[in-house]
Amino acid sequence: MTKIRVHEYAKKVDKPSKEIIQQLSKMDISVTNHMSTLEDNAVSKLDGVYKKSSSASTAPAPNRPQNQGQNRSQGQGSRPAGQGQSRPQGGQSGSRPSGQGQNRPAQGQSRPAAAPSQGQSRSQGNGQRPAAPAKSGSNFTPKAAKPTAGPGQRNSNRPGGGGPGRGGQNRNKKGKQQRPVNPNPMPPMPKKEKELPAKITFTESLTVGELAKKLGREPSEIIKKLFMLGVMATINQELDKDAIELICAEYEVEVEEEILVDKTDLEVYFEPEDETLNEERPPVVTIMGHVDHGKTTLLDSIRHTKVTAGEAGGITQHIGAYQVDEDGKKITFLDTPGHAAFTTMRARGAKVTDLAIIVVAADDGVMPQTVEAINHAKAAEVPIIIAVNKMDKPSANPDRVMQELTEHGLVPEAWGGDTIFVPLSALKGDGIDTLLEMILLVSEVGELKANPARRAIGTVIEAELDKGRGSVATLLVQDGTLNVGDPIVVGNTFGRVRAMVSDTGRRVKEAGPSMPVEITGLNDVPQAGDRFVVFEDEKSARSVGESRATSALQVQRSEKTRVTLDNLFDQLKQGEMKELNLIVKADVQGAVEAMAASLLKIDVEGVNVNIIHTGAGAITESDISLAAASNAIVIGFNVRPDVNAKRAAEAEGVDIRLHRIIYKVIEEIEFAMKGLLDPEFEEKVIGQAEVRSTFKVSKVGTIAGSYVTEGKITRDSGVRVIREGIVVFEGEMDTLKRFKDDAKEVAKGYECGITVKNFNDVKEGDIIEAYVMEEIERK
Ligand SMILES: Nc1nc2c(ncn2[C@@H]2O[C@H](COP(=O)(O)OP(=O)(O)OP(=O)(O)O)[C@@H](O)[C@H]2O)c(=O)[nH]1
Repeated sequence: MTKIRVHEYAKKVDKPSKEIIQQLSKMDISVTNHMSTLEDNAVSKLDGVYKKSSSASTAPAPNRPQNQGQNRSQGQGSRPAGQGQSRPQGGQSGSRPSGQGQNRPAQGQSRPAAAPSQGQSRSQGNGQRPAAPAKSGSNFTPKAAKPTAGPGQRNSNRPGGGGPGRGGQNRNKKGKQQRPVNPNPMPPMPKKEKELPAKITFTESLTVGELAKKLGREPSEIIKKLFMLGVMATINQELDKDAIELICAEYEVEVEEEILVDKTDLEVYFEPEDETLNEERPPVVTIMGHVDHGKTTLLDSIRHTKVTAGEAGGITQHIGAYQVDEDGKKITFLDTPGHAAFTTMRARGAKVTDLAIIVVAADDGVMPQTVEAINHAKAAEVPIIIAVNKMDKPSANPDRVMQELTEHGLVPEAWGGDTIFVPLSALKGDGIDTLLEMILLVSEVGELKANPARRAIGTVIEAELDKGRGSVATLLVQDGTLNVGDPIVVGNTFGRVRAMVSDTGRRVKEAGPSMPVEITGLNDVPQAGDRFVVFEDEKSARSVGESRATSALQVQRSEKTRVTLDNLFDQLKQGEMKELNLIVKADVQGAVEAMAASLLKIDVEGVNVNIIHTGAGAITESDISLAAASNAIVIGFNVRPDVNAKRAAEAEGVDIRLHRIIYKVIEEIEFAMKGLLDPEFEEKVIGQAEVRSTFKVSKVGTIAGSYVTEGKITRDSGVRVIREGIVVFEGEMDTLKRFKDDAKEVAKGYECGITVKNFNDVKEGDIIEAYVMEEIERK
């Protein structure tokens, strides 16, 4: 019944999670990371790939011994023609790391020049050369040319041989199988000039010269061998893995590719290790919900009823997260205001929350931020529990809450769905126990595990610079155990854990999985959502930390790979995207719905429009962080981003498209999807002024006495009047004055009088936004 996760599956088939994820994406099955659970059909599709190859890898083994060495050469030329057709398709992978087997160029004696593209066929040996080209769209793309000739030619100059007719085919197999199975497989080569190495290693590629040196052979000899394989190469030509393997197989030298692991990539350390050592760990819970629905009260209530009262120090500290005990089991609550942390962390690729509790006040029902919270939780793929709060109020109407949430796909168990609803009163403390029980129940299903014995890894919950203590960071240990004195890299900074303080304000020496602790000892302040990894010694921590800091500086503000309408088509073309995520904001709910419906109707082959969030009102920072986390484009219809949202969008590289005409929105998105976006002009907002007072002057109209708050306002700019985030008018500037004089432009920090053509309804508090149309170059 429990679903298998990507990394569990990877473990099962003894492959890296990364490979499984890549395989899934080839199959159009999207998963977020190695922790994602796999649906049954995904598992069976994967089984189709991996089970087959693993069974095939064992099959040919028995043939090997008698084919080794003595049977080589010769035979290829005389291989019975019939053998070619029946090569079993699964056999290619053998025990090699996946992907390699398929890339092998075919070596059949009658192989046409196009052989390399026929992938798969190398491996397997046994001469069962496929009659038809392999289907798998081979990846064999050597940097140099490809071997084209068959083994017949290749081996004609080899000594020994004389094996049975099919012997020649076995060569291939040998080349492949020797490596993993037998570390020292070489029979003596009769015509040896120099002792060949037992094994050579390489990273990525080698030139002919380098390979010759490694093998202790003259480059000319290698070039000759390549020539016999149909590859014309020069001494400096780079050989790819397959070509290197072929040559090494010729010499019967084992070859191994050393995969360089980027030590500075902290994600590498988050790959699951030996899972047999894993133990159950507490769930990490985030509470979200609409303003005033009782998040803080609920968090406080849980903390007060549950944090062991006898604990010395009591609740003295607030560190952004705390743990409670329920039934002898711990639960970790992230105590971050709103869901900001939730999204910023996710935007930075960190998944810390195992479960989201969405608080809905029973007397108020589902509100915009409730929906937002639901969408955030859904996008992060975490289970949701609904806490129906304020049940003590006479006006409480839990049925209404259930009804409204059903519309958002959260159907209570009582109504046949699978969402847990817990009625409670955060104020009175009623129902808190049930809520905690439910949390444990849901997390049991999630099988949350970690290995306390490994070096700690985790995520920064919050961090700040403290005057007395320096950099102070609250960390959530996600796996392993963090100890005082551990050398640690946190985001782009590093240090040694000097002191650790628990959520109850006590000094602790160690922190196990799911435990939040505040640490000091870092040499800089990391950011919320940064990953941390403990290293074996301070030297490695320092070198990784320093090189991360350096590369972060370089990357800073350089190219962003977020989707924008401008690069959408390119990304689609490159197959990086199959879904276009959109967030739709409009001035009124009706417009939101109309727009969402029209956007969903856009039909461009191969791309799905996926609306992850909609809402009425101005574009907020939270919209931007959701967009950043989900690589979405934000569409604003008759609304504007507020100042924070604008800043966030700039920082995160989120594309916001603002429109006033529905069909323009649709057209723009559709054109972008088709790569037809007409680019010549783009609107550029040059400044904003706030209307501080208004004067009515006959014949002139309403003059808006304004103060330029951002950029500048120019006489020839287009203007937009914005009232509470909503565009109430768009048109042209009529006059722009500084005192009594006409002004060409008025800069930030100055007052001015503005009249807008054909619009006299300017009110105090309105924002006048000035923009110009600028020609832009499309990439
Ligand atoms: N009657 C009643 N009032 C509650 C309950 N829970 C919270 N409140 C009240 O609702 C108000 C808002 O509660 P908060 O906990 O501050 O709500 P919040 O969701 O954290 O609000 P923000 O921090 O502004 O987002 C407070 O006045 C609480 O006393 C409850 O169970 N019953």
